[in-house]
Amino acid sequence: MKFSIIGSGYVGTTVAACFAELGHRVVNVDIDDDIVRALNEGRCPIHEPGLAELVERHAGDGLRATTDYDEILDTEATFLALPTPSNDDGSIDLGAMKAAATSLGETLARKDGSHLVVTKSTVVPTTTVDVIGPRIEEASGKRVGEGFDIAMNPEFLREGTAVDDFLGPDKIVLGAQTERAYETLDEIFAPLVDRAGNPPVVKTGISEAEMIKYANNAFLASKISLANDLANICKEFGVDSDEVLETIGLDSRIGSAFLGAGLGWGGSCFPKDTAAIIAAARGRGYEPRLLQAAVDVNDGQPERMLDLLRERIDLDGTRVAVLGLAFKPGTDDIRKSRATLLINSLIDAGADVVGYDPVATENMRERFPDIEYADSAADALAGADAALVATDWDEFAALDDEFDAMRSPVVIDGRRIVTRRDGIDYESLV
Ligand SMILES: NC(=O)c1ccc[n+]([C@@H]2O[C@H](COP(=O)([O-])OP(=O)(O)OC[C@H]3O[C@@H](n4cnc5c(N)ncnc54)[C@H](O)[C@@H]3O)[C@@H](O)[C@H]2O)c1
Ligand SMILES: O=c1ccn([C@@H]2O[C@H](COP(=O)(O)OP(=O)(O)O[C@H]3O[C@H](CO)[C@@H](O)[C@H](O)[C@H]3O)[C@@H](O)[C@H]2O)c(=O)[nH]1
Repeated sequence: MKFSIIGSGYVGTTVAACFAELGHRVVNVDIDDDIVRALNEGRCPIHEPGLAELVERHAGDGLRATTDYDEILDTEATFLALPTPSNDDGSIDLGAMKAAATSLGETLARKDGSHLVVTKSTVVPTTTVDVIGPRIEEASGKRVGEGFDIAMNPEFLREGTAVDDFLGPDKIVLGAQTERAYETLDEIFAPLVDRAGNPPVVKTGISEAEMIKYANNAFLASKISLANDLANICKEFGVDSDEVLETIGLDSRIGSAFLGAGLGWGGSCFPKDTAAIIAAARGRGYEPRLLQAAVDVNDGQPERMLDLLRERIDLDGTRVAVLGLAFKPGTDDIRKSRATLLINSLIDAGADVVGYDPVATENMRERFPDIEYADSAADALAGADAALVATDWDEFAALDDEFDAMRSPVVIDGRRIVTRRDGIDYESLV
């Protein structure tokens, strides 16, 4: 089938390239000329393992990109994969979604025959029905359920493993309100269901699909925060939190995934999505106390790490190496990374910061142009008074003699990745 995707970032590009791989013809619509040019030249605009190969293979054939909304006219369906960032109060900012819905509506006004509009972005419950549908109705002069249908298909891929996650999903969630919409979605997803070995396909309502995405992320973020809360208690008693968490993970009702304790969760999704659903719940008069506590525990972890450092050294004028700048290993994305919080506090305290990351240095340099950046962990450690390990890159586990070059070998490990050795003043955050 030929369909379009508005927004060609992490999600839009991954989904488009994967659907092209599955045999569909996909048109990516984006307002960013550079992204469109890159895709049409077969270059991948983002760093994501396996994606560049797919983009190169399908560009100009199954995968096309454009800034022209008119190219949507000869497609049967359109996914909205636009950013849904936070407003200052944490609530969801639907600006890009609304702008795209209006542009799409103006385009659909000129289309003969029906069209399916699928929200792929993470949006709070009722957004597709109450905001997206009416905007398209207004701009197109057509009615939902008549001239076009609406649907919601949340995305669960993770950055760093986006292609594998998309092509091998645990579940596919299809929210719709007409048979016609479900039929089109079935046709789009059939090759994926086939390739992925028939994962559960959950057919549900549109607002349920929207809420499933938040519930999924809220549960995972809270699971990590509970692991951190328990690990903090373990530390007070001198108990090994790894042993405790690994063992409770053996209970099949708990499971071992997302019990990794340490500095907590960052990235472009968990922080903004927990904030958005908390704000939305408050807007309806419900106070989500457990979810707020998960956020509070997460916010407290970087400060606990800095307290451990302050117990050992005076930060003013001290050279501190921050190892790991990305929000997690395997990506160059620094959005809401724990390292950004640490660096902010270190700068405020008068420390000289030297950062190192295998791939995220250039992104961090844009955020903090005035700190120093090293080309290797060894260079960052040389002459440092202390080191903070913020991301669990594998290469940090192999560090050994490199610590000997530190001026004073204070190492606070936020991810339990560094191997303890003689000669360093090592402390794990949890
Ligand atoms: N990044 C992830 O891992 C992930 C995973 C699951 C769900 N999500 C959700 O998917 C959505 C998209 O996230 P993302 O990370 O891909 O965002 P992104 O910022 O990487 O990409 C968004 C793209 O939309 C384009 N855009 C903005 N306004 C536009 C308009 N009016 N018309 C056309 N294009 C426009 C931007 O130029 C950009 O290329 C968000 O709701 C996010 O919460 C993200
Ligand atoms: O045991 C763990 C696992 C993760 N993290 C941290 O949690 C954050 C998020 O990690 P991860 O979930 O792997 O990355 P994302 O790419 O942000 O993916 C999440 O957010 C996406 C956007 O909504 C969803 O699609 C995914 O399903 C969901 O896992 C990172 O800072 C990790 O360091 C931990 O601290 N401990």
